[in-house]
Amino acid sequence: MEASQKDFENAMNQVKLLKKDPGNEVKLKLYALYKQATEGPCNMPKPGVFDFINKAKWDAWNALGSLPKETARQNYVDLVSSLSPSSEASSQGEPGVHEKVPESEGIVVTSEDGITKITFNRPTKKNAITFQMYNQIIEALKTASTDNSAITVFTGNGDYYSSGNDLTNFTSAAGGMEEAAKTGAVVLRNFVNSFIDFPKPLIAVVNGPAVGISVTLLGMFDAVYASDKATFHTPFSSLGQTPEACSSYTFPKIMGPAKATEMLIFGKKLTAKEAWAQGLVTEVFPESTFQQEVWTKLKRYAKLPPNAMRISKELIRKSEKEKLYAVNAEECTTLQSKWLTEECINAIMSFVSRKAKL
Ligand SMILES: CCCCC/C=C/C(=O)SCCNC(=O)CCNC(=O)[C@H](O)C(C)(C)COP(=O)(O)OP(=O)(O)OC[C@H]1O[C@@H](n2cnc3c(N)ncnc32)[C@H](O)[C@@H]1OP(=O)(O)O
Repeated sequence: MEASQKDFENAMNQVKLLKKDPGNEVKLKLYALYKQATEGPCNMPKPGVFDFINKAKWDAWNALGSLPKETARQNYVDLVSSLSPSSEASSQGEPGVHEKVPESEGIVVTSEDGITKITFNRPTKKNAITFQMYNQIIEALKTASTDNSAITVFTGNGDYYSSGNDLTNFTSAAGGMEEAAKTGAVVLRNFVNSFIDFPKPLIAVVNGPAVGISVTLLGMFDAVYASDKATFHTPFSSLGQTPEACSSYTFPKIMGPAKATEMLIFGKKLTAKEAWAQGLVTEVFPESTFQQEVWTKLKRYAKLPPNAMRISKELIRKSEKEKLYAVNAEECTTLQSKWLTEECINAIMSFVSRKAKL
């Protein structure tokens, strides 16, 4: 039996109520079937090659050829019912310390026991960082620098710490690549400056794999605790990109230029133990006791006199500040031009179109 107009409308409403993002591939299929069901075969001019999102939509719709409207309507209804709430519920992840954190918020900030905790909270996207999240973090750090907490901690919800910059930040930006690269460079510069300026002890609780900027930023942290299932990967060259977050300066200083080269230029992925041996990680814990051991330790540290901690941090970091601002500015200018190169655009496109993974 064919789907009625009413079934089709119900399915459209159901899509809006989905709790879990069904992913880009499914969303493109839904878009194409919707357009075919309502307008028939693709009737739009083909978008330009840099208009990534509209080009992907056009390709998906055009691929349906002359599929009849009624069949497209039925296929749309079938696809939506396969995404029903019962199948969603079963894939919400394991219960655990993070289970109450709502997925819809990219960043969650809590304050308890003298600790401000900033959690990357997009577990279904491996905590990839969107433009919005960069700005939320800048605000969270501003607030944390003057709140009652003694220390500030970053961690990730789910199996990843963070997969780094959300690679769709550029493909989904309005106004074309040049505009997006300009915006990206400004966001990045402000974001990294807010770490350079942060006055209290800043700690990373690296609960799982870390990629890209979530790794390079660790050079700005005062202590880094990692689960033994964490890995540290900066695949900048294969993305046609260059290092950021002052890592072109902090990494050679932390681990020596030869080891920094292996990570930042050749993209060598480190285990937690290797990252510890190279001085990037303070201590590694077995996954089974990681959360308990780390939070017990941090609660103890957060009881130390906050002013003494703040002033000690200032003494340790003060002489570097001007250098770090300058390095940050240069890295951002370099990246702004790299983001417009063919090497980089091809790498991002092949991730977005699912042809390549790290
Ligand atoms: C404006 C400031 C810019 C600062 C400059 C920063 C640079 C960087 O951070 S460079 C590093 C960028 N990150 C990456 O290149 C990682 C890309 N991701 C991957 O290679 C893989 O997703 C993975 C190895 C991290 C995980 O692989 P797997 O376990 O197979 O999981 P999936 O690939 O299926 O991922 C699930 C889901 O999450 C989406 N996703 C993961 N990472 C990102 C990301 N960085 N950007 C955007 N989306 C990401 C992935 O697409 C999947 O989504 P759906 O297909 O919709 O389920």
